[in-house]
Amino acid sequence: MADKQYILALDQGTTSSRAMVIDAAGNVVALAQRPFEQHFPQPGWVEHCPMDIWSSQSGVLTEALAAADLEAHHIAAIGITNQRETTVLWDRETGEPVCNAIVWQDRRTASWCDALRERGLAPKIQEKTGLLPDAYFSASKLVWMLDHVEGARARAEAGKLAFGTVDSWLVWKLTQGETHITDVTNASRTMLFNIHTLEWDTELLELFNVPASLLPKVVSSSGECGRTRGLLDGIAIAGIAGDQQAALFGQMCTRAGMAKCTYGTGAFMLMNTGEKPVTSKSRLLTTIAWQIDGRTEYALEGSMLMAGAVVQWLRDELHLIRKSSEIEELAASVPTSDGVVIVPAFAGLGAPHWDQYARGTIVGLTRGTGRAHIARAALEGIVLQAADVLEAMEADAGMPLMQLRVDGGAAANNLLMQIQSDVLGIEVVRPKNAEATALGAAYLAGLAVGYWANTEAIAEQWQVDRIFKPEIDAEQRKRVRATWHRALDRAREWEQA
Ligand SMILES: Nc1ncnc2c1ncn2[C@@H]1O[C@H](COP(=O)(O)OP(=O)(O)O)[C@@H](O)[C@H]1O
Ligand SMILES: O=P(O)(O)OC[C@H](O)CO
Repeated sequence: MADKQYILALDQGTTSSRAMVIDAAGNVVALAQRPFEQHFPQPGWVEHCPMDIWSSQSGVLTEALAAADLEAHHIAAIGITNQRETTVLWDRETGEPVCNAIVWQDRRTASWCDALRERGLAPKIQEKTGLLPDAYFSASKLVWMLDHVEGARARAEAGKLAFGTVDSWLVWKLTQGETHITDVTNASRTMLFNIHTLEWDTELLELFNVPASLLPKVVSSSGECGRTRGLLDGIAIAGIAGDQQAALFGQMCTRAGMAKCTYGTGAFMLMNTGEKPVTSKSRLLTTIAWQIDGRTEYALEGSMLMAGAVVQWLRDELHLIRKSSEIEELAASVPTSDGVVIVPAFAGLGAPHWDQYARGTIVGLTRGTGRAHIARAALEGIVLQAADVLEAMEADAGMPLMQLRVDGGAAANNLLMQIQSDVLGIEVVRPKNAEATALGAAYLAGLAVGYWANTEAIAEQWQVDRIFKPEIDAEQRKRVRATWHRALDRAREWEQA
């Protein structure tokens, strides 16, 4: 493959960093992946070391290129996609992070967000940012750092610190501190960005007491925005998008009304709403899907804060399985969960419930409950969250969804996808290339440098692997969801503020 050119996609996820070399046909010709350490210093807290994020990401970049026997001149452009909202704060001079990154799942700032609601600010925040006040978003995490890390606020006010989501941090490191940017999709997850004017919102910055000097410049999702220095010198960084928006693009949900759900650490259902930001009346988020050639498109999003991470928990903490993929066989060994329901509210509940104080709950245990029932209930808990989100999405969109495209690590699980179709009552479609997130970032970068001519040329690359159709009737679906809602009531507001 010596003389051909490729796109390099960097996919910095919650649990691992991945790098993929992608060719013009959209094939992944090399992939390298490294997990990195998760820190849980207190109940409800989740942290990453920014240096681990960088070393794992730069490590897989080098590995993927070596695996494909490629050098810098073979790479037409780099596309970056990342876990969103996770907040990094670092020193502009030394490049040293001032503390660990606070991860999107972290709940330490729940009471700060309650205070915003108590002050009646939720409608203003939703109107400007498309978001609902919640510890999930970057703003409260950044404020926490400024208020709790010794000297941070003074250094920030003196212009010495830089804030960024993980995309900003990676670009900063890839350009050796030359470029401090974020793209519109990542900015739209901070709760500091006005999704209508496409600028940092000065009123919110003042309200939250965040110095504007901390903020990165906001760029579009597709367009050259920096060049690598040192490692892989001189390559154009030409595409950036938060991982869920990148997956929406990678799944080619490019027309209004098309939707996808990605099952990774969490699960995220996004529906393209075109150039119109739809304000949700059903407690979904309005978010920027992408900005290409000056044209901004929006999406409605239902964020489920725990999905594949439940499977990881059964593997690492309960030792019920040795590998995530083993859950499918174990769950399939019983026909039902025998009345056991798991509500995966380990990090509170996201859309459409938004309960920061809900906690993970297992109900319906009897003496006959075995490992397999727990495994099956875990899978059911993941997909039942999505049924609540779909209902909200259809209400906001004012039309039923006919089909849901799926991807992400856990979408490989056929049983999970079958139960998903059962509880949604619609077709669930898995594409041949399940790497939608990395593909989306590659497409955004490739479009910017003319590697692909246009979106139409890319759309042909999307191909169906398998379609899952509902196998239960409406009456059964109604019963399953009613039981789920009873369990949900028991998980709500468990933790006391
Ligand atoms: N066959 C499977 N069944 C269920 N869950 C799975 C399966 N394979 C992987 N997972 C889960 O999917 C997640 C990994 O997916 P990935 O898309 O790489 O996540 P992320 O980008 O959030 O790090 C893990 O939480 C893992 O437990
Ligand atoms: O790491 P993932 O793939 O679960 O994605 C995390 C999301 O971006 C959080 O909003």
